[in-house]
Amino acid sequence: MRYISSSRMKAIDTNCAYLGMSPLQLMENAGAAIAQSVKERLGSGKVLFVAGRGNNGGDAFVAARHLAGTPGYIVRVILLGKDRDIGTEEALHNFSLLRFSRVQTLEIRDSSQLTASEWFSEADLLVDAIFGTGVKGKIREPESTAIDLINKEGKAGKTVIAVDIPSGLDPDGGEFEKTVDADLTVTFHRMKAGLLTEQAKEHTGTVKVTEIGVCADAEHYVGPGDLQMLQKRKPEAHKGKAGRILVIGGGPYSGAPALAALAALKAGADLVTAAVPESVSRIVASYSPDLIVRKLSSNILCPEDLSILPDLINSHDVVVMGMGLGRATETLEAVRKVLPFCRKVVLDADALSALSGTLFETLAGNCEIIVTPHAGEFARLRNMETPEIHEAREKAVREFSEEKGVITLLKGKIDIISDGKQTLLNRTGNPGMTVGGTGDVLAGITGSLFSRNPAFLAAVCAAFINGAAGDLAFEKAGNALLATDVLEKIPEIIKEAGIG
Ligand SMILES: NC(=O)C1=CN([C@@H]2O[C@H](COP(=O)(O)OP(=O)(O)OC[C@H]3O[C@@H](n4cnc5c(N)ncnc54)[C@H](O)[C@@H]3O)[C@@H](O)[C@H]2O)[C@@H](O)CC1
Ligand SMILES: [K+]
Repeated sequence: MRYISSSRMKAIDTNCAYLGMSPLQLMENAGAAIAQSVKERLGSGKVLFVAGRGNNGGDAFVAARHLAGTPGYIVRVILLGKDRDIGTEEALHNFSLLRFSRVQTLEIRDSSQLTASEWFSEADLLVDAIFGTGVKGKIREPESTAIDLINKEGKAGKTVIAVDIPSGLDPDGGEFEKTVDADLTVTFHRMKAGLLTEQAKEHTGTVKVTEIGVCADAEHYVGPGDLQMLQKRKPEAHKGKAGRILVIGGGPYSGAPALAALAALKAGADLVTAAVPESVSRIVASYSPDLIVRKLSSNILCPEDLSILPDLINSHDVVVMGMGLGRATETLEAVRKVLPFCRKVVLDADALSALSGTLFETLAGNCEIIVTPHAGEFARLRNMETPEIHEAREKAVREFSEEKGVITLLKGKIDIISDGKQTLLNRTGNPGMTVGGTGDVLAGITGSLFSRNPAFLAAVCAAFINGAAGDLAFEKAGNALLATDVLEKIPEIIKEAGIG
């Protein structure tokens, strides 16, 4: 069964807003679904909604309004707090509409008002909307008493419907200190992982998964919601905590490793070292005082460099390798010899040419790999043409990733990112970005995010950030866009997403 984590569900909600769907629309659909479920369980009578101060409560306010418009129901809402305590704009908006909706409301000061209320015992059916996916920590008052009072009525034989999840249940792990015992749980969009656990099953009752009109692309394309899943930078963090990246590149070219290294810095890494062949080390160092440059032995990467690379790799969190290396036989041999020392690596450009035979299999389990090919490089990796048709391309990326145990970020008009199980698409970016160097920038951003986040999340977010930075740069430069323009815009995107 497909299920979803609460953080991913939140990301999808944010992505919906990014696509132009207001959170109010989702809440309206969620509330309407709850009202419908109430009607299916109770033909007429008194319905009590017990609502918390978050969006779970907001769903209840909508449901109450819908139900009150149907003859035969007396609809009551207890808000666990005062209206000024309501935490979200959408929930507050829907609460304020209850004044005009023939719904009786009670705002409470503390739990003594709850125990004194007759509304619990008078209800024929109770709706639990105390909290949903936003529950955190030990359950406080008056929420704790509210859960007890709902359960008391449930034990007396009344129907209890939980909105999204029984209040108190952890949406991901299914653990709880105290939770509502529901007869029916109406959960939104997808099954929440926590509802499937054995201990949860005793409290959820029947679980109904209801569509609430989420735009399909909010789930299948990367968006700002996914960026919010990235680890935030802690203000108290000391140097090195936000990632140490080793870029191995250059030789025939000098710009490519510099772009990747600078992109890693712009995307938030603390320390970036560029290990480049001696012939280009001074040029790379001259690009920016922000770069630490380590000189390799020759004019190209070669097996002799193995005398210094393993130590350098050990003192960094992630290796980003390939940009501007060239494809000399010694270089490709060196790449193959370096890989077993890596624990986390982003492989781009020429490094991809080294990945022949059973190399992936020998690395499996020891090293997390993200590969970032374009269509031509992907064709060489697989020894097969890269399909033109999107669906076939997506399938190829998914199957390759699964078979090789890597994360693939196939660059294109629509980027395809897969770990073999999950696949996401990205459409930020523009035709101006076909200019040289934007791939190097992407590899650097990927490495930077990978140092502090799971590989798949790092890859999808890097694709989004790179494209979005390119779109910002395009506004000014149009088709004359340069990779360095993209670089300059990365911090704006990171800042806007609130992750910098
Ligand atoms: N756009 C969206 O995000 C949508 C969210 N929806 C609903 O919104 C819910 C998530 O909403 P929220 O993120 O606002 O969170 P919740 O409404 O689940 O919970 C947050 C509220 O509970 C309180 N709270 C949390 N832990 C507590 C504790 N231990 N003791 C006492 N009080 C505690 C918080 O102070 C806050 O008032 C979902 O479960 C779903 O029902 C739906 O409206 C569909 C769309
Ligand atoms: K609930």
